[in-house]
Amino acid sequence: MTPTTREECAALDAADPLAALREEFVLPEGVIYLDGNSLGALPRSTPARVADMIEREWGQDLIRSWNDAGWWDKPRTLGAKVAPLVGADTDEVVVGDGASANLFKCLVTALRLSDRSVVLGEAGNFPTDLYVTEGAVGLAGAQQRRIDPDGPGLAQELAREDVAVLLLSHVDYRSGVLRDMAGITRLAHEHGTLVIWDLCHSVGAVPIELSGNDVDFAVGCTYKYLNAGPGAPAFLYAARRHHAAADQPLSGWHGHARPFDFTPDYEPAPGVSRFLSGSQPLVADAALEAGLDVWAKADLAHVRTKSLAMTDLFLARAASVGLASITPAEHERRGSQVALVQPEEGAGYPIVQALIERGVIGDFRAPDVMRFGFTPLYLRYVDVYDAATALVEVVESGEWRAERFNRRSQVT
Ligand SMILES: Cc1ncc(COP(=O)(O)O)c(C=O)c1O
Ligand SMILES: Nc1c(O)cccc1C(=O)C[C@H](N)C(=O)O
Repeated sequence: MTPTTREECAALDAADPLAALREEFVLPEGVIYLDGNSLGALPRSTPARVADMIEREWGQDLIRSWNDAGWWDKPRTLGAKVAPLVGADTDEVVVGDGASANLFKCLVTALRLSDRSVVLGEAGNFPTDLYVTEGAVGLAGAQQRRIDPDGPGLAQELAREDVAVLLLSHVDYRSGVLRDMAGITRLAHEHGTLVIWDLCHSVGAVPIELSGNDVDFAVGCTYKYLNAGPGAPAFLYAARRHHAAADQPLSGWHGHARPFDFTPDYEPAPGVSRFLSGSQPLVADAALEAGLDVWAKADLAHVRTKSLAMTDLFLARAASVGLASITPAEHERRGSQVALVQPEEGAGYPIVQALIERGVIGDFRAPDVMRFGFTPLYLRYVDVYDAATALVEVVESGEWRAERFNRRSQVT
C-alpha cells in the first residue's frame, strides 16, 4: 500500500530491510539525491579502497600487482560480481571499456553472426545507442531502422524477417518505461533476430534475468545504480552459446587466447574474455569493486519492492498538483524513476533548478521531462516524502518563475 503521510513513511523506514545500507554511503547534509539514475552516490568504502589500490598495489607492489592483486583478471572477477545482478552466469560477463564501446562490439558481433543486415533500434533511445548503431552499420555495410518499441511497430518490423539484431534499452532513460525482456526476446528469436539489451537504466534498479530469458548480448554502465563513480568501466554480457563463434571487431591483446605468447596473429580467447580489447582503468576498477561489494549485501527483491513503493508515493503526490507522468502507472512497466511532464511550456527546467536550490536533486531531459531517480540502497521513504513536498510547494508557489532558475548550465 502506498504511504500517504510522513508518519507512515517513517514507519516503513523503521521496518526497511535495506535501511542499514544507507550508512554505507556518503550523503551530503541537506541533500535529497534523486539523480542516482545518472550518477550514483559515493560508497563510504570507495576512497580507502582506491587509496589502497594506488598506494599499496601500485606504489609498493608495482608491476607484481598484475598477478598478486589480481589486476589481470579484474575484467572477469568484477564481471562475476556483476553477474548475479543481471541473472547471468559468472563466465558470461566481463567488465571493461565503456557502454558505448561495448555496444559497438556487441552490434558488430551480432551482425557477423547473422546472414541479415538490418539493426532495429528505438527512435527515442539514449543518443549514444543511435550514434553507435550508425557507426556500426556503416562499417558493416548494414542498415538501421528505428521504431517505437512500445507500439505495434516492433512486432510488425520483426515479422518482416530481415532484422539481424534488435537493440533496445530495458528501461527507457527518459520515461522510465520498463520493457518486457522475456516477451520481446522470445518474439525476436521466433523471427530469427538476435537481441542486445542496454541495461544502463535497469541494472541495480530492477531484477534482471539474462540467462533465463535466453538474451544474446547485453551491456550496461556501472556509474548509475551500481555507484562505481563517474565514467566507471562498463560491463558486457554474451550468452555462452555465442562465445565460440563471436568475432568482435575491437580485437586486442587482452582478448587473445595466449596474450603472453606475444604472437603476431590474433587468436580469440575461448570464453567471454574474447570481448576484451586492451588494458583497463584499474584505479577505476577499484572504485567499481567497492560499489559492487555494497551490492553483494542487498537483496534485489527488497530493492524492487521499495523502489515501487517510493515511485508510487512520488507519482501520487505529483498528480495531486496536476503534474502528468510519462512513467507508467503499472508496476510491471516501470523502472526506478519518475518522469513528469512540465505543467506549462518552458517550466520543466526551472522547476528542477528550484528543487535543486532546496536540496532536492533531480534532472531535466529535453524537451520537456523532469526526471527523478529512486535508489533504494540509500534513500529513505521520508526522503521521498520530503522531496515530493518540495515539488508540491515549488509548483504551487510559482517560485520557479524567478529569473535565476532559467540560466542553463552545460551538463543538465
Ligand atoms: C541507455 C544508455 N546507454 C548508454 C549510456 C552511456 O554510455 P557511456 O557510458 O558509453 O557514456 C547511457 C548514459 O549515459 C544511457 O542512458
Ligand atoms: N554518462 C554521463 C556523462 O558522462 C555525463 C553526463 C551525464 C551522463 C549520463 O549518464 C546521462 C544519463 N545516461 C542519462 O540518462 O541522462
